[in-house]
Amino acid sequence: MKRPSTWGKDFPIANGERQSPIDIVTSAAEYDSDVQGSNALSTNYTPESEVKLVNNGHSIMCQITKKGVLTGGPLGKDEYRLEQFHLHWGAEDGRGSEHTVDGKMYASELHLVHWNASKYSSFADAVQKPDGLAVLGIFITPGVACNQFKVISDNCGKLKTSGAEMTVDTTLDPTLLLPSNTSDYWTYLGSLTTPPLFESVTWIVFKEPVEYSKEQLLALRNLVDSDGNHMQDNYRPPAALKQRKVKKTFT
Ligand SMILES: NS(=O)(=O)c1cc(F)ccc1F
Ligand SMILES: [Zn+2]
Repeated sequence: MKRPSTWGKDFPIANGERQSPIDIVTSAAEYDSDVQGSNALSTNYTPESEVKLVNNGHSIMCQITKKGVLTGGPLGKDEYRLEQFHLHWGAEDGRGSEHTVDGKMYASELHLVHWNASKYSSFADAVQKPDGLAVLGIFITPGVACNQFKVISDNCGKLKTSGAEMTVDTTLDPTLLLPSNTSDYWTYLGSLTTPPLFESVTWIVFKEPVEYSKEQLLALRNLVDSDGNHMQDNYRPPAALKQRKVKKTFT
């Protein structure tokens, strides 16, 4: 987003100890063997029977109504329920992701947002708790079209104002938005990347990017908010790692 440098005034936590995104320095990430095997990360999503798209002023978001869950990996015994997914992207292919890998920025980053349904009663209750949220970060790179993303890229242009919503009568399986390899990821404790920047997110960032076509990326770049400003470049630059360690599940 355009004004991350001003966020510190209204949200002092912007300079906190566990802010996101970060630059993932691959050589410094520590291999963590106990997120393998029996407690490997696992998604159990139910396909949405209709797609609820929302222009929330700074991104395009799909509100989830089914009760899909994410478990395992760094999440211990808790079940995290899928709440929504949204994206961050740039005006051109060379920028747009929030996390970077050894300084490399991808064209876009998809976030699947989950809340800890084993411990809390709702997303709103969980959003401020240190173990409240888990977000899957998927890097997007230009290439072949992602068929499951077509329902969003074909319709997001109709959401011309902030707050605009629409329901598309088609099924969507969030599992098909994930990369084929969901075993290899980095994970660390961080925050929301937009205000209020709550430090409540266990981040899981997949190593393997997913491809979207040029047209699908252009559909995102053509999105405007109610002031007619493009939403593109709605990514926060990397925050300081401070005393954190990034874990990885692969050698
Ligand atoms: N970009 S994010 O996944 O950290 C995020 C998720 C939310 F639900 C709310 C605000 C956010 F910034
Ligand atoms: Zn996000």
